[in-house]
Amino acid sequence: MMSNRGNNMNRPEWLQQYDLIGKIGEGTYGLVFLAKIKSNRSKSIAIKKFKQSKDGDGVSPTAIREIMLLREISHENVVKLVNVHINHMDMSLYLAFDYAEHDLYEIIRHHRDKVNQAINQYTVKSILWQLLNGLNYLHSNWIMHRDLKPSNILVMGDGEEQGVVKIADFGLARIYQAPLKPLSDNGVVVTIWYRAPELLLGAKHYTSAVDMWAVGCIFAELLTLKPLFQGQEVKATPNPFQLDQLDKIFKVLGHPTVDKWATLAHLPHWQSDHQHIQGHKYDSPGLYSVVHLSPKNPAYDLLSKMLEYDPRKRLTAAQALEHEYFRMEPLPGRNALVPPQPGEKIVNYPTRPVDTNTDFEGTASIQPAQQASGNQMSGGMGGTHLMGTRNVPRPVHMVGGMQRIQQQQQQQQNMAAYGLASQAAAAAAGNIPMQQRGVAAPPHQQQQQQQLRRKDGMGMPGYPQQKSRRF
Ligand SMILES: Nc1ncnc2c1ncn2[C@@H]1O[C@H](COP(=O)(O)OP(=O)(O)OP(=O)(O)O)[C@@H](O)[C@H]1O
Repeated sequence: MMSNRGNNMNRPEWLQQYDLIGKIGEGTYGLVFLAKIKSNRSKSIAIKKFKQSKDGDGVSPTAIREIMLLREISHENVVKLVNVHINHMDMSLYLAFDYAEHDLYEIIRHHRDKVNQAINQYTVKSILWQLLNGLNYLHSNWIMHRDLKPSNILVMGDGEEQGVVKIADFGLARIYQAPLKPLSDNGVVVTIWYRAPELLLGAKHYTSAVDMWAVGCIFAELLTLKPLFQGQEVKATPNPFQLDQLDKIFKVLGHPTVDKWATLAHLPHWQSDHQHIQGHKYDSPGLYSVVHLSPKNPAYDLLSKMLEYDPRKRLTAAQALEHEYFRMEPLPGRNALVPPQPGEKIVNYPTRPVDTNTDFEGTASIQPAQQASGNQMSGGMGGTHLMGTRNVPRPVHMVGGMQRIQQQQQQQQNMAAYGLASQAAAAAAGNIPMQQRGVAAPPHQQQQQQQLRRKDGMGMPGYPQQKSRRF
């Protein structure tokens, strides 16, 4: 174990609450580590360390406001940000999340490369339903993900939450942008395969529909075990025109037209690239032939509505949750990994490999940050200047006042439509600040909730109404 390496006295105080086990991954903006909480060894945490950008600019006030907003987010299908640590010496940032043993990238890879077998229908449907449920919550709270892809859709391993899907990395795009820029020299590829056509065509203003496009791509990948649109990325900064990615999309879905997508004509790359984008005419083989589904299949109907070119016509997460696909057998469930039908084969997915030789770089030389010291899991940052974010002006894509209240009312209606007993729905009713929504139910209520879940055989409240009991 790495926690005893180096001089513990030189370590920042906040780090001493964890046993650092090792590195589990590397993304565009930094490294991800597995750690255990010393006071509760059964609790695993994923600590994301953000590398410093080459300019050495630290965490901006904007980024900090964004992070504080993320700390208020609480939903079963969204990974919980349990703590935030800042090393005040160099303003490097560490975000501690609940740990999930699996992610869709590894699950898909396992089926494709190891067992050579499709993912069973129950698992695909349960993953998709929970993904949409988490996304509906985020969108209802004016948070766009903007970088949804299989590796940041997590699935919980053994334990009470086994098989529960959690969206990770939401909202981080804004933190990265200002001022933690992606590092061009860390060799990590930024995938463009899940990027919506309006973004690829240079839209400056875009909506949560970009996430629904990504969900469509992920749904198709769960069905076929192959990325739907595998374009070659053009590497240049900033925001190069990703022609090959559009080419891959048009080859499957056909050429978009102004008839079907009115605002297409205003998009920068549509206007500027006559030869390749407007000029080239694509024949569409039909999405159904690529995903091997009959056009009459409800799964196909749902998928094609998520992959609608015009973002205004694309299905929203709330609409998708209501789709017929989720009302047909097999019904989606809370434990996506274990089909409730007896006799169904259960796939044992491998646990994450942990590189126990990699420590937080430079951590040993970090001085304890006064404000950050003594952090508790519930207390968070400790830096007084970071608190009280409810009064902070909302970032551009987050609205305030009446619009927000209307949105919350809408959200409440949507959630009620699914019988969602989520904290968010309850909070929306009384316009309770999100921080309070995150407070877990008292133990006796939790017990009652668990009993209820066991009784209905399905798991969490909020899952589609059971027509037939599973057991
Ligand atoms: N809370 C978590 N629990 C367990 N593993 C996680 C957690 N969050 C992220 N990971 C894993 O760590 C790895 C790196 O994640 P990270 O989000 O940094 O990069 P990425 O999603 O692969 O790429 P990018 O940074 O470009 O989005 C991935 O395999 C991801 O599944």
